[in-house]
Amino acid sequence: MARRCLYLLALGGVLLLGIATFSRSKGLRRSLRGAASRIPSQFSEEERVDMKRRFSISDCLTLTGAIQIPTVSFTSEDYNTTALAEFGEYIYKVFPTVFSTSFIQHEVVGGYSHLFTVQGSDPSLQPYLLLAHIDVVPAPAEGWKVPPFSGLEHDGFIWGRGTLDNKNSVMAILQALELLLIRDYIPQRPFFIALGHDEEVSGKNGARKISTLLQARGVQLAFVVDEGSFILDGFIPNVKKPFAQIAVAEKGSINLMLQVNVTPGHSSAPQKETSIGILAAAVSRLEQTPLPNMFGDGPLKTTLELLANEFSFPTNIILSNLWLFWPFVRRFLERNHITNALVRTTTALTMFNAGIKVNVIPSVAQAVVNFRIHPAQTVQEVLELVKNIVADDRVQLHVLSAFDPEPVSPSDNQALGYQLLRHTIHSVFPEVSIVAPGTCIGNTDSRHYKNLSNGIYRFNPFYLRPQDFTGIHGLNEKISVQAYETHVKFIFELIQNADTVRVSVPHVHEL
Ligand SMILES: CCCCCCCC/C=C\CCCCCCCC(=O)N[C@@H](CCSC)C(=O)O
Ligand SMILES: [Zn+2]
Ligand SMILES: [Zn+2]
Repeated sequence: MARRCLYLLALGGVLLLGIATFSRSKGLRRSLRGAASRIPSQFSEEERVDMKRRFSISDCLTLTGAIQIPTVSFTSEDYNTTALAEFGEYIYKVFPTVFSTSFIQHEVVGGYSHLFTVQGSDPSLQPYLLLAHIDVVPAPAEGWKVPPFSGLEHDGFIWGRGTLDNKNSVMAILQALELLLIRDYIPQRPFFIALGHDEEVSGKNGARKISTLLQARGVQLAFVVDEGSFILDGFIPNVKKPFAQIAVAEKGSINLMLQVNVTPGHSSAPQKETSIGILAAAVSRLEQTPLPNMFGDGPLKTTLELLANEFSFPTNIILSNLWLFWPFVRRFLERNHITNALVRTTTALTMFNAGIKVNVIPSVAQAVVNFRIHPAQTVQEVLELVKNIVADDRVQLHVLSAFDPEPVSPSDNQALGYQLLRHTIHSVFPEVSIVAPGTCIGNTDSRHYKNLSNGIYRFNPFYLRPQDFTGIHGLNEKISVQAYETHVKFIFELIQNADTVRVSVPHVHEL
């Protein structure tokens, strides 16, 4: 009741104040109604300890925290449903205000995914969507310095599977909203929070179902924010300081099975070629024949031009004059495996199976190749190229799954989602002077939402160094306590900025 009164009071205040504006930066303006009620992103010592515990080790008696719940996805049919259900109960327990606020609806979708609808006091504003996923990739304990589901804190870091991908986002979004609600903040712009439970194995039961549900409700989103890029530190040799990359594009993907069948027989008198030999030669040809370097198409060129002045001589001159030096840059980028992933469709041999006994020529040999498709290519174009490289009719090609790259989202002055992220990055990370559009080399749940918005942005608000990247899906994944707190602060600011920052669109009154 008290919350409802507050809501009405705030609504009245908003109507009285009207939409007074002042210029912030090119393309942005801020309404005074929001500026008046801004809540500073400062958290007490107790709140900081609490937010860390909820994320890692909730309390010493039950020894449960978000990282400790093993929400592992193995395949799109096999994931830890017990842990996913436990996670649902866990967030209900640790974010009581989010779950009890009258203007927030919570629904479970696809069994284990969660959709929160935050109504907002101004329904004329177009809603947005914050995305994250609950599931994690498997983490066998071998090679880890601490058990991967321990959530242990050591030397200022919280360790465990999901600390970077992507329970940090799940918990930071809910934590920021909880703290805003405790401070009686009432969002003006409606928004959704969607927490998928099967992102690591396709998103077909989580994100896709939520998207279908929102579409059936007639929802159109101003923008979507998901995981997928970072403040990059040290990925490009010689770049002087970290820069924030908002991924406005996402590569496509093909999982292609290659299969060779021959008549089985006794290994003492083999034919000249076996199923294994034929298949091995085919996959080797694929690995040895990289698909074309597409530098120049896609957002990478813009990123490099924006970064040009961050390099010392002569790289700064080279990047400022790509019209002249692009053949050199194009070759330079393919030398490193991460920048190589930005300039071409990559070819990764991920599975190889053949043979049943040491003295039997196997009748069948199978391999799976995972291609990540450059934004300027399509599934069909890649398959055509692959057929020509394999060039052997004995090798059958079976597409297991495939999707084209995602459309490139706008990053101009009128792109609300991009500008909001840029603005929030500058305020939370004042030391980061460059924000540039880029490409996500992995795949995210956001691809299931392209029917609802053309502004899809992938950005995690923390620094990522190449050594941190090895922890994502790898060993010893960890996040610093300070980075997690900053993540919460970022979402706390972003939600408020979505209420106050507007982009100026000529002849359009509201976004
Ligand atoms: C000039 C700029 C340099 C850019 C360097 C790029 C560094 C990128 C670093 C990390 C990218 C990580 C991407 C994280 C998101 C990936 C999420 C994920 O793992 N998804 C799964 C989904 C499987 S379901 C099809 C995946 O396999 O992609
Ligand atoms: Zn992820
Ligand atoms: Zn992942």
